[in-house]
Amino acid sequence: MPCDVSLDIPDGLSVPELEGLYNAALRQVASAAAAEKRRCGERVALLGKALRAAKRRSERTERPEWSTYPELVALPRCPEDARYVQSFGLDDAQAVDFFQEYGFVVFRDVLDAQECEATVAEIWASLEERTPGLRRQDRETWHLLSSERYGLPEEQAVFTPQIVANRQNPRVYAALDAVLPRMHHIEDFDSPHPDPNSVVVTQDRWCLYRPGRSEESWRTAENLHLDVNPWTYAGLKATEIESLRYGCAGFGDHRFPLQDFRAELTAVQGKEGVQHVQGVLNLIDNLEEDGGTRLVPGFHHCFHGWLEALGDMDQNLAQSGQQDNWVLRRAAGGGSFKFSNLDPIHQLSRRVPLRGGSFLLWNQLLVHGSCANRSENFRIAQFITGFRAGEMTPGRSWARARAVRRLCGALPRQKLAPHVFGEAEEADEPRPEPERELGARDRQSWACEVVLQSPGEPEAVLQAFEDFHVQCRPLLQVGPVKGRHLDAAVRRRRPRRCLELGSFLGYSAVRIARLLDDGAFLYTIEQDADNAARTAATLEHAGLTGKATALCGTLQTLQCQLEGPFELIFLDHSKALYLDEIQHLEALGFIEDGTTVVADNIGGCNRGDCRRVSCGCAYARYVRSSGRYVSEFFWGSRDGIEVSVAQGRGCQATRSADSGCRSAFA
Ligand SMILES: C[S@@+](CC[C@H](N)C(=O)[O-])C[C@H]1O[C@@H](n2cnc3c(N)ncnc32)[C@H](O)[C@@H]1O
Repeated sequence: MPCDVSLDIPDGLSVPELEGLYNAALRQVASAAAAEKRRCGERVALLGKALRAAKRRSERTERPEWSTYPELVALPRCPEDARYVQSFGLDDAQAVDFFQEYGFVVFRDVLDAQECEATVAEIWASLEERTPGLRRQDRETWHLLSSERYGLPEEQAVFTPQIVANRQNPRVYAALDAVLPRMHHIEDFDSPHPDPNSVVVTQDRWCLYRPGRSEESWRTAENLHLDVNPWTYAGLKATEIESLRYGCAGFGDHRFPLQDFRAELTAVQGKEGVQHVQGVLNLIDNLEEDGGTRLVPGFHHCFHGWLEALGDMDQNLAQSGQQDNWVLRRAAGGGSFKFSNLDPIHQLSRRVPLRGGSFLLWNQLLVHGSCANRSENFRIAQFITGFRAGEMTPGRSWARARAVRRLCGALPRQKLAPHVFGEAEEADEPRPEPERELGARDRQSWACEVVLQSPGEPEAVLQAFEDFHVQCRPLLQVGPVKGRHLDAAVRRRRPRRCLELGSFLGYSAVRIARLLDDGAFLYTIEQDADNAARTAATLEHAGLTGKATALCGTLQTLQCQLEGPFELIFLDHSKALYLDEIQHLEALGFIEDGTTVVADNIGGCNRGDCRRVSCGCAYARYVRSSGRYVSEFFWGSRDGIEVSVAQGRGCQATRSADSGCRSAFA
């Protein structure tokens, strides 16, 4: 039968019509002649995209909270240059009125040209240091940067000289001082900061977006969110912000110092007369198309009505449909609230173009997020915000000041340092903990202890694993970058039966199981008995025992207990085994037409012509060229992930399985 290779997908097709075309196209890829395979594959991809969009459209229904959203407003522009949003001088009294009305304000000329340049140079220097081969002046090397993590560095806070100097800059201080209401009636003020109204600045990061006009893959993701748990902010849930101590109190303590600097932003609670703000110190001119901050002006006026319409936090804990918004709970009672890409609030958001050296501040109750860069310019900025010292209890403020002193090391302290960082006495320095040498096994136990202290829900468990990997010790898990491709494969296939080889501590098992429909399940197999037990504990903590079971052994020892075929299989145990294992899975009948096989750690040897088994290249060659799979490869940071969909009869066994026991289960 001749192949339908048209790449024109008609508009307006229904979900069942698109499903029919998609399945037919998948079948055609397997039977297509070599010359047509590529075009058939493109047709599959286009139909898949159209099908996902049609499904999203069919899921849309009206939500009560939509009626609480603010009116759409146009933002006042700068009279001298309408490409920028209106900005204010530091002593302009109208700035605060603007801030009250719109929920944000831009102060101009907060950093001078030299300070901006020095900060940008420092950011590039630290990127060059951590990215072998990267050169700021050489566009050909910019592909080495990643657009994951919104152009942010991996660590949760940065302490380099100019970044730290900006935190003590008198003009940064004045801008924060202008918008933060002053505190009154603080009795018995016991603090390393001189005054309850000292502005304490946050220790945060920077971001760099690459020019994305012609390089779509350089564009960062787009989103809208709130950096608070709305129920905690409104006092409906408790905050533990005053328990933060900004330091590893000891082995097994999950409080990493840098994580607490993040928690102090997201675990705030509204109080009479206190306003919480967030800020972006913009380092180079940032026009509409350059990407960066967008805000929903006026949302702070609607926050409480919106929250009431949302109902209880428990009904907003997970994103079960594409249209759902949801709260991600984080440490100390804090969290963030995520808006789905289908929420009409996106139409109310506005980009805030601003000049280099300007400081954008917004009320933390303003829904905000980021737009991708679609221009030929970079976007580079530092995140700084602040709060009044009188907000902290003595325990938190003394611990915080000590931690900041430790983290800033010998960097110069300027005149405002006592106000913005506090003046902890040397004698108060806690004695440094002796660094304990951790073997791989200790590291795994430690990671699990930490993860089991996170809120017991899948997203928080994943976050805890990721934080541990970045802030404490590296872990052998698929991670968030490649994990997103694994998620996409699960969402696309909607499998009923899944199998994973190589559970480690359960990170990827949680990733897969959290996306499974009711009645679907995952078997995750791990040869190491301790790791298998840890995976079981992780799954239990994440509330996923109804969807996933951890088994100890290997495919060969456990195949008699498994009932295939599987619709999704994740290979993440040993690259050298992948080729043998996929052929064994085929022989067992565990792979059928449409089974998605995902394999991690492919391509790390970086040799296009490699055929070796040991680095997974022989496996990659097999799924790409045997004709049994339609296969796609995605890069992570060091290596990549291969997603292969089995095609028609071609995927069935060419050799017979040696189990001898499977017939009892088939
Ligand atoms: C890279 S880690 C798995 C990471 C995990 N999938 C994640 O992303 O969180 C590899 C794991 O496979 C296990 N392993 C190695 N060979 C195996 C085999 N033949 N069968 C099952 N597990 C195996 C190792 O003990 C190790 O825990």
